[in-house]
Amino acid sequence: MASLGEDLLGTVNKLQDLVFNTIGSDSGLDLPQIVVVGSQSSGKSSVLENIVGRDFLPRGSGIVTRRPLVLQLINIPTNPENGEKKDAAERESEGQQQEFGEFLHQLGRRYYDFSEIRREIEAETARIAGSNKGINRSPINLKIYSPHVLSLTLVDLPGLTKIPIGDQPTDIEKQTRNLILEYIAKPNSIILAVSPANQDLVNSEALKLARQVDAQGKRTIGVLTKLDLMDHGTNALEILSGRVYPLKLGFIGVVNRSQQDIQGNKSLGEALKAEADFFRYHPAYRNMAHRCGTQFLAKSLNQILMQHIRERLPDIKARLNTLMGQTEQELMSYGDMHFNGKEHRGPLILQLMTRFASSFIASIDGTSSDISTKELCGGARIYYIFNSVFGNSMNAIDPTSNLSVMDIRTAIRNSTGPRPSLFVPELAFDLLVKPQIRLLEPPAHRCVELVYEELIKICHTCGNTELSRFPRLQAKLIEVVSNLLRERLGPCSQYVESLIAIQRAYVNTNHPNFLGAAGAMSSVMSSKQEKERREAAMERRQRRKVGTIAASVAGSVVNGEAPDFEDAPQEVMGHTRAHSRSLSPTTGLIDAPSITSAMNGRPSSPHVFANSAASANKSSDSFLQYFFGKEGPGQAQTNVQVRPMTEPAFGPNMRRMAQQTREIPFDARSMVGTTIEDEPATPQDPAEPALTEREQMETELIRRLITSYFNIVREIIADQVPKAIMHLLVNHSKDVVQNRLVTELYREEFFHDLLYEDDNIKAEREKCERLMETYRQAARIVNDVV
Ligand SMILES: Nc1nc2c(ncn2[C@@H]2O[C@H](COP(=O)(O)OP(=O)(O)OP(=O)(O)O)[C@@H](O)[C@H]2O)c(=O)[nH]1
Repeated sequence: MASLGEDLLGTVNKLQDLVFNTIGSDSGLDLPQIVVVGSQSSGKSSVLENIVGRDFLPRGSGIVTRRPLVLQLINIPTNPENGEKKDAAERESEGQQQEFGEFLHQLGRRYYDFSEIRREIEAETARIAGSNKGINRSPINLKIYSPHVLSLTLVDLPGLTKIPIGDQPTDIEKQTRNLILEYIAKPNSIILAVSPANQDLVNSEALKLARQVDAQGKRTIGVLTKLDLMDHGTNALEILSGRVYPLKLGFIGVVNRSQQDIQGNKSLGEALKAEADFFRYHPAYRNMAHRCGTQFLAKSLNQILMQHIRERLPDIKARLNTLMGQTEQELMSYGDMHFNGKEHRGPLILQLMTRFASSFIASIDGTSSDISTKELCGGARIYYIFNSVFGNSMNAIDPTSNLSVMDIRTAIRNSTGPRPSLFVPELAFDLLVKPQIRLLEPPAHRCVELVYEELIKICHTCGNTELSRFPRLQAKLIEVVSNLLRERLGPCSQYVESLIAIQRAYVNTNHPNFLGAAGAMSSVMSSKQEKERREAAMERRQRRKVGTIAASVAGSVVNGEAPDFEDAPQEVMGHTRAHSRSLSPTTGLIDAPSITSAMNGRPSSPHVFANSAASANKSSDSFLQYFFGKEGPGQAQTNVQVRPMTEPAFGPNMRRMAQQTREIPFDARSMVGTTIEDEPATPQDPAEPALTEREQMETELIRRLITSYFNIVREIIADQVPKAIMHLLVNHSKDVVQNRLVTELYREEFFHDLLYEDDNIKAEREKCERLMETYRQAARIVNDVV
């Protein structure tokens, strides 16, 4: 029965087989092994051959070992117990030798002739590492089955060389050193540091390297070769007894065959016997002969390895568990493999579709699990488009910047026709404001486009690793959702366009927030008054300076100041002075409260014009004079005064009347909450004749009316467009996406094509599956022993 130790080593060998056979050396699972290191020609290959008891390693001058050789020695008892061993027994009975070697790269081919093994190692080395003297890190795996070996796993590495020879690369030493360090740095490696006894131990490259990775010498075992070549009168007793160099696992001395022995075909059996005799009869070593020589080395290595495996097994188990967890997670990202059969194609497609649709919806709703923290995405980006991009571009529109004073004057003149006008022409306002509303179209369209683009972007990011396995399905899903979005783009754009068209269709000057003619007039007057007040104050200051202010003159100037007018209706106040002076198109800023307070003194009736005209008898002359020009108040005044107080401000009758009188109804309420921006001075075209005072007044009035009305429409459109987009494009797409995907793609005849698996991902997934299976097996193997 195999000992516990044999079981352990068998376990590691099985693991090693498993790992190398299925994954290769980059398995992530570092298994216990003995790594042989030493400088070139220190005797590494000789030690290995001695341990195996057979000649099988390449020999020659210079660097011979150029690829790592992972050598698994497997002890097989002579008593046949299983098929393999029975074969061996059969072969023996047929006169063949029982021992054989097998390479991983030629699985199934057994080498009974060990010189053929040597040739194969040479050929395989040349195949990968080339025929020059370069080295390669990819290992050669060789198993040797023999009843004469103790189970061991050894790795032979290229020897350290200081000076490149022949066509060796100049950095050969560095390359070799790195390769050796890569193997011996693994905590599961036992370092077999080979040093020739005929050189000073302080120069041993093997020990220097070992110390780099195992400073305390816990897993380094020293081997002293060439004890027979030491100078006469010297010996290595001090080293072998551990007094020169501290290594926990100690030093073991060996004597291999010399070059001469090899050339003389001295058999290994003879060599081992000669070695045993050397120690038994050597005056210095005979007392410790039982702790010297190849056989003792092999036994020690076996025990050390066993012990090492026992210590490392819990770590290996833990590592296996970690690797299994990681691989399982990776496998899961490829989807549920239970859905792989033909009968599962439908459910699989349905599942992938549903996930895609849910991910699309979640991205919009902001409930997606992998929300980016780097940039705005999905629903948040849509909000950003509405709020910032669209909102700002709407606010940035100047309602009248494209209308020059002359444009407005021409519109006024055209809308007046052949008759002289009495009131501020409403038709001119109507004519001018409608095209201005069109200014809202480009930002609204852009908003639709931006949201559409964002939705397209979202649908491109809805996939996951599982879906990327099926590139055709993914492309189709994106295509169907893109089509759906494109279909909605037209109706949504049209709707948004019609929202603006609706606003142009009917200009509701009766809107509660509309400034109205009275408001506009009041604001123009207030601006003018403010300006005059400033001018008067300045004039007064100047007069004070020169000190020539006459009392009567001073009094009249003071009377022109604002406090005197506080109780009078605003428009009247303005006109009492405005009629005799020229009105500058430049106006001061009028804030809402000041307008409100100005209007507070006025009746709340919508027909303020008539009311104020009637109540402010004293000042109406000048006011009407201004409005009616040279013709005087005659007909128009009569019209205004007969207008019934109870009639709706902008009803059909009123409209007719307004048309007749070319007058815009005044509405005090429209003042409340309306901000009137300061209008910039309109540069006068030198080619055009200068505007009359009345024209200036009228154009300014129209400009203010347009701005006021435009602001109302702008507010409505800014509110409506995002709602329309959400309803017609975003929410609709969310609602129908799942249905649309199913209707378009869930068809038996598409399944095969849709589930075409990407070759690269398939290879990755299969590799992952193999890895997982290997780890599972490895875990079973490890669990069997521990
Ligand atoms: N006399 C004597 N010669 C030895 C001993 N060990 C190795 N040699 C000789 O030293 C030479 C080099 O031995 P190898 O075993 O090839 O050394 P190596 O370290 O494997 O060499 P590389 O793989 O080329 O780095 C050979 O000619 C061996 O015969 C020993 O203990 N005694």
